[in-house]
Amino acid sequence: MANILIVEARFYEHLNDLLLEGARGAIEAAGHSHETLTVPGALEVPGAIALAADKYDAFVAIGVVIRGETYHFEIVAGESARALMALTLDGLAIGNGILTTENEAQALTRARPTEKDKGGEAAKAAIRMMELQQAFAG
Ligand SMILES: Nc1c(NC[C@H](O)[C@H](O)[C@H](O)CO)[nH]c(=O)[nH]c1=O
Ligand SMILES: CC(=O)[C@@H](O)COP(=O)(O)O
Repeated sequence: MANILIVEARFYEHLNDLLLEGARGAIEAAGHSHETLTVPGALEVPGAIALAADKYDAFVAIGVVIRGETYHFEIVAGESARALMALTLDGLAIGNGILTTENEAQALTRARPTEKDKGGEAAKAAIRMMELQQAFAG
């Protein structure tokens, strides 16, 4: 059994709760344990994963970025994804469940476990990457 860290950016509480429900459900269905670490926004998620890198078997990044009026959306959406990918290429097993949407309706559809279940999808991706990491180790 693996211990998986979910790092959630608690920027939109109700949307995060749905993503977390999906992620936790998928991890539990696969027979693994999980803990959750909360950070303020998506930009803090990669740094938190980097700090915890040696303590967990895999990581699920959870959050929601909704486009506003300024270029900030591009920074938060792009830089969080870029940093998560950098950590992935460093060899960490990470599933990216940070939604980047035009509006709340798009985010709701993707967050709900009964619809697109992007939290569950990210958790399954993290578990698959962890399995690959183990398969290629040593
Ligand atoms: N606008 C969104 C943010 N912005 C906050 C940043 O992620 C960060 O916490 C701040 O710049 C301090 O470093 N975060 C989200 O998760 N979602 C957003 O829509
Ligand atoms: C991530 C964003 O774009 C948003 O939350 C910030 O909104 P704004 O660009 O209107 O400041």
